[in-house]
Amino acid sequence: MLRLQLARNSRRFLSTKKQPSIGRFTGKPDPSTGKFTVSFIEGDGVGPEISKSVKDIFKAADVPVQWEKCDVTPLFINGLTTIPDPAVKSIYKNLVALKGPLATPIGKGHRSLNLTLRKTFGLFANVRPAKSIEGFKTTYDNVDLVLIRENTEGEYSGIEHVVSPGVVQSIKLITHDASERVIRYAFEYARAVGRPKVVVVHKSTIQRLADGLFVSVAQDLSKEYPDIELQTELIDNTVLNVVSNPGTYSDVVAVCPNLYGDILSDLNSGLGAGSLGLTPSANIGHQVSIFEAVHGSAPDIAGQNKANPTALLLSSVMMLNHMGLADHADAIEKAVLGTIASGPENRTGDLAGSASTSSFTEAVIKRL
Ligand SMILES: NC(=O)C1=CN([C@@H]2O[C@H](COP(=O)(O)OP(=O)(O)OC[C@H]3O[C@@H](n4cnc5c(N)ncnc54)[C@H](O)[C@@H]3O)[C@@H](O)[C@H]2O)C=CC1
Ligand SMILES: O=C(O)CCC(=O)C(=O)O
Repeated sequence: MLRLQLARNSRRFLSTKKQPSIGRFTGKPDPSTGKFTVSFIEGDGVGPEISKSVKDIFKAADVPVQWEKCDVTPLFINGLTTIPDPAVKSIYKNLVALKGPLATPIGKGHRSLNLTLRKTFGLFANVRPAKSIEGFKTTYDNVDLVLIRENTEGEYSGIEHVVSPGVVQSIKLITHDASERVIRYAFEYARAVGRPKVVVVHKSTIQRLADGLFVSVAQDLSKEYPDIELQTELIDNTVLNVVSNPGTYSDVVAVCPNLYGDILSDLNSGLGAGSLGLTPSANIGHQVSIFEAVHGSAPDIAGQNKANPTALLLSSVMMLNHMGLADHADAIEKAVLGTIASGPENRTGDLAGSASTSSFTEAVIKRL
Protein backbone atom coordinates (compact mmCIF):
# COMPACT_ATOMS: atom_id res chain seq x y z
CA MET A 1 0.00 0.00 0.00
CA LEU A 2 2.78 2.38 1.03
CA ARG A 3 4.68 1.40 -2.11
CA LEU A 4 1.67 2.32 -4.23
CA GLN A 5 1.21 5.65 -2.49
CA LEU A 6 4.88 6.49 -2.98
CA ALA A 7 4.60 5.66 -6.67
CA ARG A 8 1.48 7.84 -7.02
CA ASN A 9 2.87 10.80 -5.10
CA SER A 10 6.13 10.76 -7.00
CA ARG A 11 6.65 13.47 -9.63
CA ARG A 12 8.71 11.06 -11.68
CA PHE A 13 7.49 9.87 -15.03
CA LEU A 14 9.32 6.59 -15.59
CA SER A 15 12.38 6.30 -13.45
CA THR A 16 12.23 3.27 -11.23
CA LYS A 17 14.96 1.00 -10.07
CA LYS A 18 12.43 -1.85 -9.91
CA GLN A 19 12.49 -4.05 -12.99
CA PRO A 20 10.40 -7.16 -13.75
CA SER A 21 12.20 -10.46 -13.22
CA ILE A 22 11.76 -11.41 -16.90
CA GLY A 23 13.73 -9.88 -19.79
CA ARG A 24 16.46 -8.45 -17.58
CA PHE A 25 19.57 -6.87 -19.10
CA THR A 26 22.63 -9.10 -18.77
CA GLY A 27 25.19 -6.92 -20.59
CA LYS A 28 28.38 -5.72 -18.94
CA PRO A 29 30.45 -2.56 -19.45
CA ASP A 30 33.75 -2.77 -21.28
CA PRO A 31 36.29 -3.32 -18.45
CA SER A 32 38.84 -1.01 -20.10
CA THR A 33 36.50 2.02 -20.48
CA GLY A 34 33.75 1.28 -17.94
CA LYS A 35 31.24 2.04 -20.70
CA PHE A 36 28.34 -0.01 -22.08
CA THR A 37 27.99 -0.21 -25.86
CA VAL A 38 24.45 0.39 -27.15
CA SER A 39 23.38 -0.24 -30.78
CA PHE A 40 21.73 2.88 -32.23
CA ILE A 41 19.34 2.83 -35.20
CA GLU A 42 18.79 6.51 -35.93
CA GLY A 43 15.82 5.93 -38.22
CA ASP A 44 14.05 7.87 -40.95
CA GLY A 45 12.35 11.28 -41.20
CA VAL A 46 12.84 13.11 -37.88
CA GLY A 47 14.94 10.15 -36.62
CA PRO A 48 18.41 11.70 -37.14
CA GLU A 49 17.33 15.01 -35.51
CA ILE A 50 15.90 13.44 -32.36
CA SER A 51 18.79 10.95 -32.21
CA LYS A 52 21.28 13.85 -32.17
CA SER A 53 19.39 15.31 -29.23
CA VAL A 54 19.74 12.04 -27.28
CA LYS A 55 23.45 11.78 -28.11
CA ASP A 56 24.14 15.41 -27.08
CA ILE A 57 22.25 15.00 -23.79
CA PHE A 58 23.95 11.67 -22.95
CA LYS A 59 27.34 13.29 -23.58
CA ALA A 60 26.52 16.30 -21.39
CA ALA A 61 25.17 14.00 -18.64
CA ASP A 62 28.33 11.89 -18.79
CA VAL A 63 26.35 8.67 -19.24
CA PRO A 64 28.72 5.67 -19.46
CA VAL A 65 27.41 4.61 -22.86
CA GLN A 66 29.10 4.49 -26.26
CA TRP A 67 26.99 4.20 -29.36
CA GLU A 68 27.37 1.66 -32.19
CA LYS A 69 25.53 2.97 -35.24
CA CYS A 70 23.43 0.31 -37.02
CA ASP A 71 22.35 0.41 -40.64
CA VAL A 72 19.04 -1.41 -41.14
CA THR A 73 18.56 -0.74 -44.87
CA PRO A 74 16.39 -3.79 -45.68
CA LEU A 75 17.56 -6.79 -47.69
CA PHE A 76 15.29 -9.24 -49.47
CA ILE A 77 16.33 -12.83 -48.84
CA ASN A 78 14.12 -15.60 -50.29
CA GLY A 79 11.41 -12.97 -50.77
CA LEU A 80 11.50 -11.98 -47.08
CA THR A 81 12.41 -8.56 -45.65
CA THR A 82 15.59 -9.05 -43.65
CA ILE A 83 17.78 -6.89 -41.39
CA PRO A 84 21.45 -6.72 -42.55
CA ASP A 85 23.72 -9.13 -40.70
CA PRO A 86 26.09 -6.52 -39.14
CA ALA A 87 23.09 -4.84 -37.47
CA VAL A 88 21.77 -8.19 -36.17
CA LYS A 89 25.27 -9.07 -34.84
CA SER A 90 25.67 -5.66 -33.17
CA ILE A 91 22.33 -5.96 -31.35
CA TYR A 92 22.96 -9.57 -30.23
CA LYS A 93 26.43 -8.52 -29.00
CA ASN A 94 25.26 -5.44 -27.07
CA LEU A 95 21.89 -6.95 -25.97
CA VAL A 96 20.30 -3.49 -26.06
CA ALA A 97 19.44 -0.92 -28.74
CA LEU A 98 17.88 2.51 -29.04
CA LYS A 99 15.88 3.06 -32.19
CA GLY A 100 14.49 6.06 -34.07
CA PRO A 101 11.32 5.66 -36.18
CA LEU A 102 11.47 3.61 -39.39
CA ALA A 103 9.09 4.45 -42.25
CA THR A 104 7.08 1.71 -43.98
CA PRO A 105 6.04 2.06 -47.64
CA ILE A 106 2.28 1.65 -48.05
CA GLY A 107 1.12 -1.40 -50.01
CA LYS A 108 4.46 -2.08 -51.77
CA GLY A 109 8.19 -2.57 -51.17
CA HIS A 110 9.66 -3.99 -47.99
CA ARG A 111 7.59 -5.12 -45.02
CA SER A 112 7.70 -3.01 -41.88
CA LEU A 113 11.24 -2.99 -40.46
CA ASN A 114 9.78 -2.17 -37.06
CA LEU A 115 7.88 -5.46 -37.08
CA THR A 116 10.85 -7.28 -38.63
CA LEU A 117 13.08 -6.12 -35.74
CA ARG A 118 10.50 -7.27 -33.16
CA LYS A 119 10.24 -10.68 -34.85
CA THR A 120 13.98 -11.09 -35.46
CA PHE A 121 14.85 -10.55 -31.79
CA GLY A 122 11.71 -12.10 -30.23
CA LEU A 123 10.70 -8.79 -28.59
CA PHE A 124 7.49 -10.18 -27.16
CA ALA A 125 6.29 -7.38 -24.87
CA ASN A 126 5.87 -3.74 -25.89
CA VAL A 127 5.59 -1.59 -22.76
CA ARG A 128 3.89 1.76 -23.43
CA PRO A 129 3.38 4.10 -20.47
CA ALA A 130 1.36 7.33 -20.92
CA LYS A 131 1.27 9.92 -18.19
CA SER A 132 0.18 13.53 -17.68
CA ILE A 133 3.13 15.90 -17.90
CA GLU A 134 3.46 18.67 -15.37
CA GLY A 135 3.21 22.15 -16.85
CA PHE A 136 1.43 21.08 -20.05
CA LYS A 137 -2.35 21.07 -19.69
CA THR A 138 -4.39 18.35 -21.40
CA THR A 139 -8.04 17.31 -20.93
CA TYR A 140 -7.14 15.31 -17.82
CA ASP A 141 -4.31 15.94 -15.39
CA ASN A 142 -4.43 12.55 -13.64
CA VAL A 143 -3.48 10.18 -16.45
CA ASP A 144 -1.03 7.44 -15.48
CA LEU A 145 -1.58 4.49 -17.82
CA VAL A 146 0.59 1.46 -18.47
CA LEU A 147 -0.24 -0.70 -21.45
CA ILE A 148 1.63 -3.85 -22.51
CA ARG A 149 1.05 -4.90 -26.06
CA GLU A 150 1.70 -8.39 -27.47
CA ASN A 151 4.38 -7.64 -30.03
CA THR A 152 5.03 -10.62 -32.31
CA GLU A 153 1.77 -12.03 -33.69
CA GLY A 154 -1.97 -11.30 -33.77
CA GLU A 155 -3.01 -9.10 -36.69
CA TYR A 156 0.68 -8.30 -37.34
CA SER A 157 1.61 -11.86 -38.33
CA GLY A 158 1.77 -10.81 -41.98
CA ILE A 159 -0.24 -13.83 -43.15
CA GLU A 160 -2.44 -12.38 -45.90
CA HIS A 161 -3.54 -13.66 -49.27
CA VAL A 162 -5.99 -13.10 -52.08
CA VAL A 163 -8.64 -15.82 -52.04
CA SER A 164 -10.15 -14.70 -55.35
CA PRO A 165 -10.38 -11.30 -57.09
CA GLY A 166 -12.07 -8.93 -54.63
CA VAL A 167 -11.72 -11.33 -51.69
CA VAL A 168 -8.72 -11.22 -49.35
CA GLN A 169 -7.95 -12.98 -46.13
CA SER A 170 -5.75 -11.64 -43.33
CA ILE A 171 -5.02 -14.02 -40.49
CA LYS A 172 -4.89 -13.05 -36.82
CA LEU A 173 -2.60 -15.63 -35.30
CA ILE A 174 -2.81 -16.16 -31.52
CA THR A 175 -0.71 -18.84 -29.86
CA HIS A 176 -0.69 -20.10 -26.29
CA ASP A 177 3.07 -19.55 -25.94
CA ALA A 178 3.20 -15.95 -27.18
CA SER A 179 0.13 -15.10 -25.08
CA GLU A 180 1.64 -16.69 -22.00
CA ARG A 181 4.98 -14.88 -22.23
CA VAL A 182 3.42 -11.42 -22.62
CA ILE A 183 0.75 -11.96 -19.96
CA ARG A 184 3.35 -13.35 -17.54
CA TYR A 185 5.45 -10.26 -18.24
CA ALA A 186 2.41 -8.08 -17.39
CA PHE A 187 1.95 -9.85 -14.04
CA GLU A 188 5.68 -9.53 -13.27
CA TYR A 189 5.67 -5.86 -14.32
CA ALA A 190 2.66 -5.15 -12.06
CA ARG A 191 4.47 -6.79 -9.14
CA ALA A 192 7.69 -4.89 -9.81
CA VAL A 193 6.10 -1.42 -10.00
CA GLY A 194 3.50 -2.04 -7.26
CA ARG A 195 0.30 -1.97 -9.33
CA PRO A 196 -2.27 -4.38 -7.81
CA LYS A 197 -4.30 -5.16 -10.96
CA VAL A 198 -3.77 -6.68 -14.42
CA VAL A 199 -6.56 -5.98 -16.91
CA VAL A 200 -6.71 -8.15 -20.03
CA VAL A 201 -8.28 -6.15 -22.87
CA HIS A 202 -9.98 -8.34 -25.50
CA LYS A 203 -13.02 -8.94 -27.74
CA SER A 204 -13.64 -12.61 -27.05
CA THR A 205 -17.38 -12.21 -27.55
CA ILE A 206 -16.57 -11.97 -31.28
CA GLN A 207 -13.04 -13.36 -31.66
CA ARG A 208 -14.11 -16.34 -29.63
CA LEU A 209 -11.17 -18.61 -30.37
CA ALA A 210 -8.35 -16.07 -30.75
CA ASP A 211 -9.14 -13.64 -27.92
CA GLY A 212 -10.76 -16.51 -26.03
CA LEU A 213 -7.36 -18.24 -25.92
CA PHE A 214 -5.64 -15.01 -24.78
CA VAL A 215 -8.16 -14.60 -21.92
CA SER A 216 -8.02 -18.24 -20.83
CA VAL A 217 -4.18 -18.16 -20.71
CA ALA A 218 -4.47 -15.11 -18.41
CA GLN A 219 -6.98 -16.88 -16.17
CA ASP A 220 -4.70 -19.91 -15.85
CA LEU A 221 -1.62 -17.77 -15.14
CA SER A 222 -3.36 -15.63 -12.53
CA LYS A 223 -3.30 -18.65 -10.16
CA GLU A 224 0.49 -18.11 -9.94
CA TYR A 225 -0.04 -14.45 -8.93
CA PRO A 226 -2.47 -14.46 -5.98
CA ASP A 227 -1.21 -10.99 -4.95
CA ILE A 228 -2.37 -9.43 -8.27
CA GLU A 229 -6.05 -9.12 -9.15
CA LEU A 230 -6.96 -10.17 -12.71
CA GLN A 231 -9.79 -8.42 -14.55
CA THR A 232 -10.90 -8.95 -18.14
CA GLU A 233 -12.53 -6.17 -20.13
CA LEU A 234 -13.99 -5.89 -23.63
CA ILE A 235 -11.97 -3.39 -25.67
CA ASP A 236 -14.99 -1.19 -26.48
CA ASN A 237 -15.66 -0.82 -22.74
CA THR A 238 -11.98 -0.03 -22.11
CA VAL A 239 -11.96 2.73 -24.73
CA LEU A 240 -15.09 4.33 -23.23
CA ASN A 241 -13.79 4.03 -19.65
CA VAL A 242 -10.33 5.38 -20.51
CA VAL A 243 -11.66 8.49 -22.27
CA SER A 244 -14.34 9.07 -19.58
CA ASN A 245 -12.27 8.50 -16.47
CA PRO A 246 -8.61 7.59 -17.05
CA GLY A 247 -7.87 7.92 -13.31
CA THR A 248 -9.52 4.54 -12.67
CA TYR A 249 -6.61 2.87 -14.54
CA SER A 250 -3.81 4.39 -12.44
CA ASP A 251 -3.32 1.18 -10.45
CA VAL A 252 -3.64 -1.10 -13.47
CA VAL A 253 -1.31 -2.79 -15.95
CA ALA A 254 -3.32 -3.40 -19.14
CA VAL A 255 -2.28 -6.18 -21.52
CA CYS A 256 -3.74 -7.00 -24.92
CA PRO A 257 -3.24 -8.56 -28.36
CA ASN A 258 -1.11 -6.65 -30.86
CA LEU A 259 -3.49 -4.42 -32.88
CA TYR A 260 -5.64 -3.40 -29.89
CA GLY A 261 -2.41 -2.37 -28.14
CA ASP A 262 -1.20 -0.31 -31.10
CA ILE A 263 -4.45 1.67 -31.25
CA LEU A 264 -5.14 1.92 -27.51
CA SER A 265 -1.61 3.18 -26.79
CA ASP A 266 -2.01 6.11 -29.24
CA LEU A 267 -5.32 6.94 -27.53
CA ASN A 268 -3.59 6.80 -24.12
CA SER A 269 -0.82 8.97 -25.48
CA GLY A 270 -3.19 11.69 -26.75
CA LEU A 271 -5.20 11.58 -23.56
CA GLY A 272 -2.30 11.58 -21.12
CA ALA A 273 0.61 13.43 -22.56
CA GLY A 274 -1.29 15.30 -25.29
CA SER A 275 1.24 14.57 -28.01
CA LEU A 276 2.81 11.55 -29.65
CA GLY A 277 6.07 13.45 -29.28
CA LEU A 278 6.09 12.56 -25.56
CA THR A 279 5.36 8.83 -25.45
CA PRO A 280 8.18 6.30 -25.01
CA SER A 281 8.22 2.52 -25.26
CA ALA A 282 10.28 -0.58 -24.54
CA ASN A 283 10.29 -3.70 -26.72
CA ILE A 284 11.32 -6.43 -24.29
CA GLY A 285 12.74 -9.82 -25.28
CA HIS A 286 14.25 -12.64 -23.25
CA GLN A 287 17.73 -11.85 -24.56
CA VAL A 288 17.65 -8.44 -26.26
CA SER A 289 15.52 -5.30 -25.73
CA ILE A 290 14.99 -2.34 -28.08
CA PHE A 291 13.73 1.05 -26.91
CA GLU A 292 11.88 3.42 -29.23
CA ALA A 293 9.41 6.32 -29.33
CA VAL A 294 5.81 5.28 -30.03
CA HIS A 295 5.57 7.83 -32.88
CA GLY A 296 6.59 7.35 -36.52
CA SER A 297 9.01 9.22 -38.80
CA ALA A 298 6.80 12.38 -38.93
CA PRO A 299 7.59 13.11 -42.60
CA ASP A 300 5.53 16.33 -42.46
CA ILE A 301 8.11 18.00 -40.15
CA ALA A 302 11.28 16.05 -41.02
CA GLY A 303 14.47 18.09 -41.55
CA GLN A 304 12.90 21.28 -40.11
CA ASN A 305 14.36 21.21 -36.57
CA LYS A 306 10.78 21.08 -35.24
CA ALA A 307 10.44 17.55 -33.85
CA ASN A 308 10.01 16.99 -30.14
CA PRO A 309 12.80 14.62 -29.03
CA THR A 310 11.11 13.87 -25.67
CA ALA A 311 9.60 10.51 -26.66
CA LEU A 312 13.00 9.17 -27.74
CA LEU A 313 14.64 10.75 -24.68
CA LEU A 314 12.12 9.11 -22.33
CA SER A 315 12.66 5.83 -24.23
CA SER A 316 16.37 6.24 -23.49
CA VAL A 317 15.45 6.82 -19.82
CA MET A 318 13.54 3.50 -19.86
CA MET A 319 16.63 1.93 -21.43
CA LEU A 320 18.98 3.30 -18.75
CA ASN A 321 16.69 1.96 -16.00
CA HIS A 322 16.67 -1.42 -17.77
CA MET A 323 20.49 -1.33 -17.84
CA GLY A 324 20.73 -0.53 -14.13
CA LEU A 325 21.88 3.07 -14.73
CA ALA A 326 19.02 4.52 -12.68
CA ASP A 327 20.86 7.63 -11.44
CA HIS A 328 21.62 8.75 -14.98
CA ALA A 329 18.02 7.92 -15.95
CA ASP A 330 16.71 10.07 -13.10
CA ALA A 331 18.95 13.00 -14.00
CA ILE A 332 17.87 13.02 -17.67
CA GLU A 333 14.19 12.51 -16.87
CA LYS A 334 14.21 15.35 -14.36
CA ALA A 335 15.95 17.72 -16.78
CA VAL A 336 13.56 16.87 -19.66
CA LEU A 337 10.38 17.25 -17.59
CA GLY A 338 11.71 20.38 -15.88
CA THR A 339 12.40 21.94 -19.29
CA ILE A 340 8.89 21.17 -20.55
CA ALA A 341 7.35 22.60 -17.36
CA SER A 342 9.48 25.76 -17.56
CA GLY A 343 7.33 27.48 -20.19
CA PRO A 344 6.25 27.59 -23.85
CA GLU A 345 9.55 29.15 -24.95
CA ASN A 346 11.18 25.84 -24.01
CA ARG A 347 8.55 23.59 -25.59
CA THR A 348 8.36 22.39 -29.18
CA GLY A 349 5.42 23.22 -31.50
CA ASP A 350 3.47 20.01 -30.79
CA LEU A 351 3.17 21.31 -27.19
CA ALA A 352 2.10 24.80 -28.32
CA GLY A 353 5.62 26.11 -27.76
CA SER A 354 8.19 28.00 -29.83
CA ALA A 355 11.34 25.92 -29.23
CA SER A 356 13.18 24.04 -31.96
CA THR A 357 14.58 20.54 -31.50
CA SER A 358 18.02 22.01 -30.91
CA SER A 359 17.00 24.85 -28.56
CA PHE A 360 14.95 22.37 -26.48
CA THR A 361 18.01 20.12 -26.32
CA GLU A 362 20.21 23.02 -25.15
CA ALA A 363 17.65 23.92 -22.46
CA VAL A 364 17.66 20.31 -21.20
CA ILE A 365 21.47 20.29 -21.09
CA LYS A 366 21.46 23.50 -18.99
CA ARG A 367 19.19 21.77 -16.43
CA LEU A 368 21.28 18.62 -16.02
N1 LIG B 1 7.80 2.41 -34.50
C1 LIG B 1 7.98 3.11 -35.61
O1 LIG B 1 9.11 3.31 -36.07
C2 LIG B 1 6.78 3.64 -36.31
C3 LIG B 1 6.90 4.00 -37.63
N2 LIG B 1 5.82 4.50 -38.30
C4 LIG B 1 6.04 4.93 -39.69
O2 LIG B 1 6.23 6.35 -39.69
C5 LIG B 1 5.74 6.91 -40.91
C6 LIG B 1 4.85 8.10 -40.65
O3 LIG B 1 3.70 7.64 -39.94
P1 LIG B 1 2.49 8.57 -39.51
O4 LIG B 1 1.27 7.74 -39.56
O5 LIG B 1 2.54 9.85 -40.26
O6 LIG B 1 2.70 8.82 -37.94
P2 LIG B 1 3.74 9.76 -37.20
O7 LIG B 1 3.76 9.31 -35.78
O8 LIG B 1 5.04 9.82 -37.90
O9 LIG B 1 3.07 11.24 -37.25
C7 LIG B 1 1.76 11.51 -36.79
C8 LIG B 1 1.67 12.99 -36.40
O10 LIG B 1 2.41 13.21 -35.19
C9 LIG B 1 3.42 14.19 -35.38
N3 LIG B 1 4.61 13.76 -34.66
C10 LIG B 1 5.11 12.51 -34.60
N4 LIG B 1 6.25 12.50 -33.89
C11 LIG B 1 6.47 13.77 -33.49
C12 LIG B 1 7.50 14.40 -32.74
N5 LIG B 1 8.54 13.72 -32.24
N6 LIG B 1 7.42 15.74 -32.54
C13 LIG B 1 6.39 16.45 -33.02
N7 LIG B 1 5.38 15.91 -33.74
C14 LIG B 1 5.44 14.58 -33.98
C15 LIG B 1 3.68 14.22 -36.89
O11 LIG B 1 4.22 15.47 -37.28
C16 LIG B 1 2.30 13.92 -37.46
O12 LIG B 1 1.54 15.11 -37.51
C17 LIG B 1 5.06 5.78 -41.66
O13 LIG B 1 5.92 5.32 -42.67
C18 LIG B 1 4.84 4.70 -40.61
O14 LIG B 1 4.85 3.43 -41.17
C19 LIG B 1 4.63 4.75 -37.65
C20 LIG B 1 4.48 4.41 -36.33
C21 LIG B 1 5.53 3.79 -35.57
O1 LIG C 1 5.99 -0.29 -38.77
C1 LIG C 1 5.15 0.56 -39.00
O2 LIG C 1 5.09 1.15 -40.07
C2 LIG C 1 4.14 0.95 -37.98
C3 LIG C 1 4.39 0.23 -36.70
C4 LIG C 1 3.53 0.68 -35.64
O3 LIG C 1 2.62 1.48 -35.73
C5 LIG C 1 3.84 0.06 -34.42
O4 LIG C 1 3.49 -1.10 -34.36
O5 LIG C 1 4.46 0.68 -33.55
